[in-house]
Amino acid sequence: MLKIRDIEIGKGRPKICLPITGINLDEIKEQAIHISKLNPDLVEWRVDFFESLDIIPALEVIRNHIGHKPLIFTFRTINEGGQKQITDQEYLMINERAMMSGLIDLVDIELKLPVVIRNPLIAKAKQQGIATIISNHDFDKTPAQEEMINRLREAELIGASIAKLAVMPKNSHDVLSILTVTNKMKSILKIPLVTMSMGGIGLMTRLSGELFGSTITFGSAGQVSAPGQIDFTNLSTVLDIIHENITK
Ligand SMILES: O=C1C[C@@](O)(C(=O)O)C[C@@H](O)[C@@H]1O
Repeated sequence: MLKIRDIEIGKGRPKICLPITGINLDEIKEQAIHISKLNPDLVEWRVDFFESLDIIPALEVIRNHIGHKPLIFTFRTINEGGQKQITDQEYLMINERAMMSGLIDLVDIELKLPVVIRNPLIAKAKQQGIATIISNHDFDKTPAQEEMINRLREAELIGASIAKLAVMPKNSHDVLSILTVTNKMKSILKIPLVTMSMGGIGLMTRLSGELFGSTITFGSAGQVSAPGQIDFTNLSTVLDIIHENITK
């Protein structure tokens, strides 16, 4: 279990995270207000949707509106399904700035980044007391189980607070495959796991985390940051139904 502010990740119902995907300060503010009314467990700012790299004013707007809620800072690179191409130096700079700002609680760092960028950022997050989500995304396929296991193990090995894997299914076997990996790794890894199979076919992986071991699920507050996310209210209702029955 990992406690971020008041949120216990890895205990009970999977925690719902809603992404902010605004392209400018006005949109970001509007979404932050809307999301804060919905009251999810966590908020993610997807920085790659933002038209600028001047991140501090946007972080201040978000923090002003979400109050005490845990905030994830995520610049998703174009290689892993993100919106915008930036240089390694820019990636390093904005992540360091965010970590020094005192405005974020977690940072998403991709496993497959060049090691010279990735490892110093992990070290910096540790130094600043910011939790790291080491993530990996495959928008084309669901890799072999052994490969998925290796990626999750590697995330833990290099210092992740949370290991995350998002993959794309082609059929129901692929969905079973990531659920099998999740179910196995939940008792092998010492850190919380977050996994999802994207798109419509993968939807059940976003709902069934309490049984199989995925501790955070991403929903939508009107706009999606990845295929397959469903509306916050429906997601919350399904998670509640599962939670109430699973503990009977
Ligand atoms: O990595 C993830 C998970 C995600 O890709 C999803 O499939 O819900 C959505 C992203 O915003 C987040 O950073």
